[in-house]
Amino acid sequence: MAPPDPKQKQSLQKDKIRILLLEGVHQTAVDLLASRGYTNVEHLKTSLPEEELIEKISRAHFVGIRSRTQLTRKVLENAPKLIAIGCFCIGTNQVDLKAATELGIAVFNAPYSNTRSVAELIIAETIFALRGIPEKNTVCHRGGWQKTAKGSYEARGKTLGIVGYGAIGSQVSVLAESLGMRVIFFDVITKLPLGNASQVGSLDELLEQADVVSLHVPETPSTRMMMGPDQIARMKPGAILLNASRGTVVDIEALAEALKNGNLAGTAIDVFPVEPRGNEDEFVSPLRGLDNALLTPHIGGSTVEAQENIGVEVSDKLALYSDNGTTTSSVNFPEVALPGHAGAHRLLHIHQNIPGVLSAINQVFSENGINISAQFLQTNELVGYVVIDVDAEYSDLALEKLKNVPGTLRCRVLF
Ligand SMILES: NC(=O)C1=CN([C@@H]2O[C@H](COP(=O)(O)OP(=O)(O)OC[C@H]3O[C@@H](n4cnc5c(N)ncnc54)[C@H](O)[C@@H]3O)[C@@H](O)[C@H]2O)C=CC1
Ligand SMILES: O=C(O)C(=O)COP(=O)(O)O
Repeated sequence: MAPPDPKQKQSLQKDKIRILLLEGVHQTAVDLLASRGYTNVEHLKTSLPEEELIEKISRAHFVGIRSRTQLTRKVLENAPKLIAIGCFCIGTNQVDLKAATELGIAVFNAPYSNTRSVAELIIAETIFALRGIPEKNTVCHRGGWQKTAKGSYEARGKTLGIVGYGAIGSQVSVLAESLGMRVIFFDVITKLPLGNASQVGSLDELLEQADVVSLHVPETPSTRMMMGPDQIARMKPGAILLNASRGTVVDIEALAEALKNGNLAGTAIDVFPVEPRGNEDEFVSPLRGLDNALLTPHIGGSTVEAQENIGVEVSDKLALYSDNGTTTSSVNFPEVALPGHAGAHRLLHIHQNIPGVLSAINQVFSENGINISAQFLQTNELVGYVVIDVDAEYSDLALEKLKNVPGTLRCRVLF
């Protein structure tokens, strides 16, 4: 499918700007958008099957999703009006970022708002798994009584191995140390250890030492199936595996096998290779029915505090980008923090980062005698983003000319 037609006029009244929010994004997002004049919001509770998603996104100027909605190249190529995507979560692996960038669509997320929620859940799961609580709880529900100290351990003095020492992993580290755990971590980047934690040189080294292994890496080609049968077999006998990162990081069949044959004592899994689209759909997993597996429905970041904050944070980024073109903290766009543009019309030009585009843009202004009152430019590997403030009387002419600059992806005017 062809890239979007840059000739299409994209400057719109706020009530004409269509915003599609999926997956039960918190009401704070709707409220914030309304307070900024954006009232044309469709707010749905679940993700959508691809066909329905394409139908709705084809009319949307902004879309808000969480971790479930897959914004593939095919979907994005069917979104000619789309200006930006808000991921109301941390992970952006569900978006084809390259496609979004090549199509001139900015992507934003909430990199920190739910990190504490995940870290707290991991600490609770560590204690529960070390005490065999998932199994004991199930036995009680069946009318049994498993009062025994066998296989039940304190967290104090045990070794926690954290894979991925980022925003979440490092918070888990601090909380675990306050319980008296020894913390080791593995990361592809050399990280400053917090407290008494220490970085190890390889995943294998971590797996051989840790009583509890907790995964906090993003979904990337390098983390896909990083816990396969060999890595699971390398864990200490009776160790525990926790995963609240992404379902593709662990070979779930190999994990189920290790739990059945007793190589691992327990697990707590929050994320799965395939997750239901909404609360009405059935959850299917080889881990179902295993008493030593604590299963949660991808709720690591689902606390009232986190969701309220994420709703505000991401919708604020979308509104700011729509209002004045600011792209601060965008995950795929050159970052430009822009001042207001009172009195001037602001042209936003997103183009392929190829030689000659900038001089062609500047030519538009020099050849037509249009005075530039402010100009901002930032580029990344794929795209360039130029913002130009001009006198109101010239913006229509400049917009028309800019749309014809070869390499243009999107161009709009704000006033
Ligand atoms: N279960 C849930 O509800 C939630 C899950 N998440 C998941 O947790 C992930 C981590 O979140 P943050 O800590 O905020 O991310 P982050 O980006 O702050 O940290 C990730 C760390 O993993 C490291 N890393 C990347 N590739 C690696 C590899 N191959 N081996 C070892 N280390 C590697 C990075 O260098 C970085 O230090 C997110 O990407 C998301 O997928 C995040 C929030 C909620
Ligand atoms: O923040 C993340 O990356 C998460 O995994 C949380 O996803 P969710 O918003 O709960 O679908």
